[in-house]
Amino acid sequence: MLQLPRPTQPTQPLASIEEAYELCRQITEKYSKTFYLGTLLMPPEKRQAIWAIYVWCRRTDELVDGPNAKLTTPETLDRWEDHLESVFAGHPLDDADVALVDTLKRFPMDIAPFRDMIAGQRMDLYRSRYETFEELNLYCYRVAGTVGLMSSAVLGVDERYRTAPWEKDQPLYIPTEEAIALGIANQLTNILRDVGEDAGRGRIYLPLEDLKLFDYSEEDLFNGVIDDRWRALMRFQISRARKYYDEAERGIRALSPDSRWPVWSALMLYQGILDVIEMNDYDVFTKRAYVPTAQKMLFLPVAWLRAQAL
Ligand SMILES: CC(C)=CCC/C(C)=C/CC/C(C)=C/CC/C(C)=C/[C@@H]1[C@@H](COP(=O)(O)OP(=O)(O)O)[C@]1(C)CC/C=C(\C)CC/C=C(\C)CCC=C(C)C
Ligand SMILES: Nc1ncnc2c1ncn2[C@@H]1O[C@H](COP(=O)(O)OP(=O)(O)OP(=O)(O)O)[C@@H](O)[C@H]1O
Ligand SMILES: [Mn+2]
Repeated sequence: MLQLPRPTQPTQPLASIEEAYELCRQITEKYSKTFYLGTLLMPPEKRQAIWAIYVWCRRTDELVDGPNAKLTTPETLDRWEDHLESVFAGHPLDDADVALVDTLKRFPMDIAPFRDMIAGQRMDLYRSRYETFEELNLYCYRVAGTVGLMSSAVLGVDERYRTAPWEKDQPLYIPTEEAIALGIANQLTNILRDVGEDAGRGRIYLPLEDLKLFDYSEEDLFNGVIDDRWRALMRFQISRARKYYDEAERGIRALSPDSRWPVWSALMLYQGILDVIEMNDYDVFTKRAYVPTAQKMLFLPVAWLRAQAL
């Protein structure tokens, strides 16, 4: 399913809308236990829409990160952008598109975050280092902050939540920055979890200015050196990621009531990866930090309580 795009007319009859959503469900379940669990806590229409968005994001990511990534060129991404235009014009080119076309009808969305994500994947084609956090932040917005923007259209806002709650004629509060912040927090977490894996591909996402600040060299990183310099550097990165989670948390109360539990859950589960990295004494070279399934389940009632109370 995660093949290169075909920006032509479909040659075979496409799946029905139900079949297309079932395909998206299966792909989401297979690729992400965390987000899939979050979607199971949503009402059916929102859940299906998030699966459709997930699959588009996953396909985009696979072009530069998947098994066939070596075949991907800037032209491949140009064609994927044409494919996107076709979907936004209401013309699905393959089975997964059928679900996204339906989702866009139910939850109208701006194409900009989709284009921005492709721009983020383009960065992966020509960059393997980030000098400053500002540069990394732009990358994180493009590949992950955009997911927050896409999802927001589906999650919806609380009709009663206004910029000044005591003023009835105040505009509704739309937590755009907080949605982007959750995407960035997730991406920073992902980067910390995958330091070793990325180093194996010659990639460093940690800002080089931070490496210098802690007197830790690229060579140290490629050798997987874990010492006090590394621990201090990782503590710094983790605390930065947590600030983005804090910002995101403040936006959840403005979401539709039926979206708060799934988002709190996804947030807590993904943030949990940072705690595991700490428990692993910052060894992200030989261990993969993940939240065990039993612990994931324990997070759910806590997330539910937060969704009611906050
Ligand atoms: C429950 C819910 C609403 C989930 C949204 C699910 C969704 C549509 C996810 C798309 C994820 C995806 C495939 C993105 C492509 C780029 C990429 C890979 C980004 C990284 C995701 C990590 O996935 P994983 O650990 O499986 O990575 P590996 O490839 O296995 O290494 C990211 C870290 C980014 C994910 C970003 C989000 C899910 C955005 C979250 C923000 C919101 C849901 C907005 C909430 C609103 C407020 C107001 C807080
Ligand atoms: N709950 C788990 N139990 C055992 N191994 C796990 C678990 N979660 C992740 N892993 C390990 O990590 C690999 C997948 O990593 P990843 O973190 O992408 O998991 P995931 O289930 O997709 O969750 P996420 O939604 O956080 O990405 C698995 O192949 C496995 O080795
Ligand atoms: Mn995953």
